[in-house]
Amino acid sequence: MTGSEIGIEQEYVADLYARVDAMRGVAAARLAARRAEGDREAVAVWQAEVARLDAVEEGLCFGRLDMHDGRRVYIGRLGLFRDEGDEPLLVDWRVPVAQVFYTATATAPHGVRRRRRITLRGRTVVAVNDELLDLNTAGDGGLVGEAALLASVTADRTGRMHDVVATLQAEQDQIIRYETSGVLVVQGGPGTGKTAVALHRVAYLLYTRPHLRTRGVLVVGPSQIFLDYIGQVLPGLGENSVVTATIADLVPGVEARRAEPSEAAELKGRAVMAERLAAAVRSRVRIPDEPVEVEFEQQALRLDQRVCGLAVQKARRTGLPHNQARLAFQQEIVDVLAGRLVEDMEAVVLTDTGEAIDGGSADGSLGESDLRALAAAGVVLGHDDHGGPRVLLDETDRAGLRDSLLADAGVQAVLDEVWPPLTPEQVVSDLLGEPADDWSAADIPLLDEAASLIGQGNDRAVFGHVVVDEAQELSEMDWRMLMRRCPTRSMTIVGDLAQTGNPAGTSSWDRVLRPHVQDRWQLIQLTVNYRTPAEIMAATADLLAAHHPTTPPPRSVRSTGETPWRIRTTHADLVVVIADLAATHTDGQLAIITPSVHIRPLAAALSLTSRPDLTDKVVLLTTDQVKGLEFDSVLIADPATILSATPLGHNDLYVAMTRATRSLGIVHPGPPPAELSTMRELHP
Ligand SMILES: Nc1ncnc2c1ncn2[C@@H]1O[C@H](COP(=O)(O)OP(=O)(O)OP(=O)(O)O)[C@@H](O)[C@H]1O
Repeated sequence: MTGSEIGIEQEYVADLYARVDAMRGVAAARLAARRAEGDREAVAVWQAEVARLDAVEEGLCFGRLDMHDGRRVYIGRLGLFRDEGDEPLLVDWRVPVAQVFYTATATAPHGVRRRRRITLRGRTVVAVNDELLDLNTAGDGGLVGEAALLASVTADRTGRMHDVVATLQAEQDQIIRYETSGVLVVQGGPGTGKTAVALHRVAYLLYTRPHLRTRGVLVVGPSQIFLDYIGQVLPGLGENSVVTATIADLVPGVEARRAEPSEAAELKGRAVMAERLAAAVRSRVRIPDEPVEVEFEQQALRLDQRVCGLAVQKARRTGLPHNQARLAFQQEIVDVLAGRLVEDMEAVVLTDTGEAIDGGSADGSLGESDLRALAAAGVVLGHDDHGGPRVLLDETDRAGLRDSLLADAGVQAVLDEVWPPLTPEQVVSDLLGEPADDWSAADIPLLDEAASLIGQGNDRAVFGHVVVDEAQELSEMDWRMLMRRCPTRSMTIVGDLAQTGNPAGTSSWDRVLRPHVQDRWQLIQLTVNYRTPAEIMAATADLLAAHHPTTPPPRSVRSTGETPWRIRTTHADLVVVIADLAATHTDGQLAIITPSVHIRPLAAALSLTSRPDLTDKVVLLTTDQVKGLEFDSVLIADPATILSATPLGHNDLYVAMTRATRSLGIVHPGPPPAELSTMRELHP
């Protein structure tokens, strides 16, 4: 590319930055003014605008389309216009016009003559690369802008994912812009860009469906480490309003600290637990076997089973959750009790000072002297059936009576015996026979289910769109909880059924989704692996064939010429061998992936803390923690234990083996697992 082309683009790009700077100046001034006025709503708006403008600084403009009709369209991170006009200087990548930047090919050019990629370092144009679509042949493997793509996927990893808006591929772009109001499932092998696609789709949806900004978007990921890893992608795309959470974070105030044995986790994850919880809550309502005496203001009231049963039935018919229906039940009973008291009272009249006025007959009729006393006491009089005077308690009096009954500790105790108030913790702990203060991740959806049965947590946030990453890990109970957070069932779900590690996770999208959305879900597959070189994928072939014989491996976009290797050692030497390999490692960032039994000794040998920092040169992680992450190089310690640790250990090993962008080594104490035996063995 000629220097003059770079010069031309430099001039154009400088103009774009000048415009953004001017917009920043305006936004900062408005923000300061609104702050001074104390207008909090407007402050939030302008803060978001300042953040949006800051986010576009890096790589503001990354492409140009020269169309056959002579138009020239610059593509970038936001739309910019010339002063006083609507002629676009820069087109936001999310608008329809920009789509052809990602999808045009020589065989389907969509009016594009030339696609230019502009590479910036800071505000300086360092390269421009052109593709002439009318001269190109289609034999490019389907990749768009291959050079820029390869530069991006081979660059050193930093422990933080970055956006790939400049190099999105056509199959990814199709998913990002996919129009559906239901559930979109993206299934794809390791490194196919599922996370990247999901996050860019969020940015796209927020741009094209502005109502989602107020209704909220939730991104669910498998671990806090993963959420940290992806944490910069959406802000980099100018989106700061998205909520990210792990499944366990969805129940506020409860921390999942306890590790759960896989068999128990599997059982707790089954949908049948919802029925068991519902039955447990239902069974807490107990109609007494015989009439119960209730004492109120020194009067003995009788609560018989029939009255109780009718009140329970009526309360259940409200369809309200347990604790709310309990109030309906109480109201019913108190109405009956109050009715009886009224009957009694009409026979014995009280003054407002609480003294009984004598002389009232059993049918409530009164003598002359009583009437005078009552009038003095301010009691309202009506007439009985024969026209005689009679004491009537008006509605206020009756309501007061019902309130007094409800507030009475003795009455409450009797009512609570029948229909007790419940907490989710109590229900789950009673059902499981486990303590109510030490929860595991598998308990969280049970607590949430119990809360919804009881009627607690109705104030929990719900979202207009929910994205689930590593969605294969969610149990049936997790799905129930998530669906409660997304009443519209507008979702983007990405995952890989060959990577399921959670024994309660899924091996079928249909099985987990159908109960919630019937057939309102669509599946799109991703097939190209942008992360893992062909050599590493070849090393996983036996493992994949043994456990997922019908799953085709994704096709790697590149090969490195570097063959993965394995080293045999002993159990006693494992830590030392790994530590030596880590000490001599020079090829970028290294992740050591190990079963949790080796974490402590390895952390000690490598002088690492137990909480991994993904930006370290060497990172030590368990198979659980490594989901969704990637590194330049990966060293796996003790694959046999990974395979045997859980029923889905083979999937965990597959995940571990597919994390590297460059090199993979495996250290196995004793003979290698059969699935790895054909890997090249090193004899150091
Ligand atoms: N179009 C693209 N341009 C540049 N890099 C890309 C592109 N698509 C994906 N990548 C990169 O490939 C890597 C793998 O992507 P990502 O993590 O989204 O894959 P994944 O399918 O979620 O993987 P896994 O299931 O193994 O966790 C990331 O570094 C991502 O940035």
